[in-house]
Amino acid sequence: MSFEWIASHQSAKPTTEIPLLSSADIRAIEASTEPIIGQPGLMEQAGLAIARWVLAQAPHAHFFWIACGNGNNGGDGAEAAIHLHRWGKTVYVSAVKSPKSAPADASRAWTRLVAEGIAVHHEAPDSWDVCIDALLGIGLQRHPEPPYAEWIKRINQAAKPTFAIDVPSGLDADTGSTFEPVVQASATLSLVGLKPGLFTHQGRDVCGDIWLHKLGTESTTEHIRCTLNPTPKPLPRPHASHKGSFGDVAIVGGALGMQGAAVLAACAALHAGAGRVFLAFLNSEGLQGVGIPPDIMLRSPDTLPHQGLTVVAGCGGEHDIGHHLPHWLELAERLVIDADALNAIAIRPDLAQALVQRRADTTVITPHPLEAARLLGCKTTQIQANRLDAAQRLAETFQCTVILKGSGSVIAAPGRKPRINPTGNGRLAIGGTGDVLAGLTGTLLSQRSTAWEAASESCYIHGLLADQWPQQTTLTASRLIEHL
Ligand SMILES: NC(=O)C1=CN([C@@H]2O[C@H](COP(=O)(O)OP(=O)(O)OC[C@H]3O[C@@H](n4cnc5c(N)ncnc54)[C@H](O)[C@@H]3O)[C@@H](O)[C@H]2O)[C@@H](O)CC1
Ligand SMILES: [K+]
Repeated sequence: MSFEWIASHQSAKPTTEIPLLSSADIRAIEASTEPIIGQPGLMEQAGLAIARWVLAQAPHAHFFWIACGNGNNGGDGAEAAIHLHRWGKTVYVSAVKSPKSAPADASRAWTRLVAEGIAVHHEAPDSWDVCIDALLGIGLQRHPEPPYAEWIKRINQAAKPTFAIDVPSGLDADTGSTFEPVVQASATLSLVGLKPGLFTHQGRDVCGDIWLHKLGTESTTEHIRCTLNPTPKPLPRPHASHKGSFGDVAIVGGALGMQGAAVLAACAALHAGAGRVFLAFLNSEGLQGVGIPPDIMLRSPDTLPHQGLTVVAGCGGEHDIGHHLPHWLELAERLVIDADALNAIAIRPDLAQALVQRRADTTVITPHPLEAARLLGCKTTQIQANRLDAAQRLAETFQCTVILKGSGSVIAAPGRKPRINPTGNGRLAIGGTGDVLAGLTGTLLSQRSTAWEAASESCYIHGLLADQWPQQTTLTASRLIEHL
């Protein structure tokens, strides 16, 4: 039996490429796990794991409220209660309905619980030290109904340590969307496998620390929905190298009044270690006061070299970027497309077609959810409702590598299983950080063999900077660059 700590609200542990499993994947694994006669079944193992885990988190707690739903998530709670009771803790077990209406595995758990002499209540206790949330797991289908909703509100109002089994009740395990009200957990123990919804959209805000216990099961490749973006390996910088060895990156953007965005992207490219950085403003009026380091070479968009160039297009580009896009979509060896360049593609089929014609492993698009919605001709809420699907649809529709930004950025490319980035936090939700990501991605794209590697690495590093940011210091885009 082993527990694995995966992430907290503010940081994730360095990871190898950890698989994330959909609810359907989990059910397939459960179904293929042969019961061994005389050995505890998965739910019994889950109960013991949960009880040990909760006790390790709250060793001095005495009174445990175990709030159980009507399905197998509730069965897990019942199994955990048996162990805590045997270890001398006071357990107050609440069941939403009669245990008789539970599915088979959970029914057996309830029978064992009653045989232990543990009472089953149908209401919440007045107070408790610790709550175990066993209300709803991967079977969640809709907004929690009474009494689920009332109990979830009680749990959140009490603000006591709350440990969620599998997922916080109210969180969609596959998408990270929440059905309000949702349990605000101190920590979540994911069983069998980690689920995508824990890491993207609203997942990270409601899970607390994320732990995994596989219960002795193993996932195979066909079970994997996506993976956690792994910690990148540093690229060696050989002694015998020159500025041409580390890529030429050109930022094309900065329309009137928006030059700062292009400067941020150029500085990010520079600090990320590009061999040479060019900055081509779409409009260079009123540049006084915009600090441009002397390391950056200023060019007009028409005088940029072509050969070996990685172009980052869009940062602060407004409508003007649309005039330059046909050229770069056709000629840039490698291309990062951000912000206004994406908006131009969303409204011009000729540009969309030119994007499709490019090789997917030379091109990265970096939309936030609103830009993604414009590209796919839908609403932002539809993008957020299933970020994995949306990122995959963008990759397939435009035949390119995608970074769908937001909490738990999703990296997708045609024919690949997407990755969810585990680094980053709400401090990145300010103006300019997207330009930094675009510039950083440009440099990595100029140095790595594929757009997939560049996009994955870029997301990871960008998020890690925010995770390591000192609590008392304000994070700004320009300060972020200095830490690259
Ligand atoms: N069967 C097994 O062997 C195992 C099951 N496991 C547990 O089982 C869970 C999945 O169990 P289930 O498939 O029974 O699903 P859940 O226990 O998550 O929920 C299903 C029940 O909740 C009801 N429901 C769904 N949404 C609702 C809502 N919004 N308001 C009110 N009621 C709602 C459904 O009608 C159903 O009765 C996992 O999350 C995990 O905790 C794990 O212990 C691993 C082993
Ligand atoms: K739960």
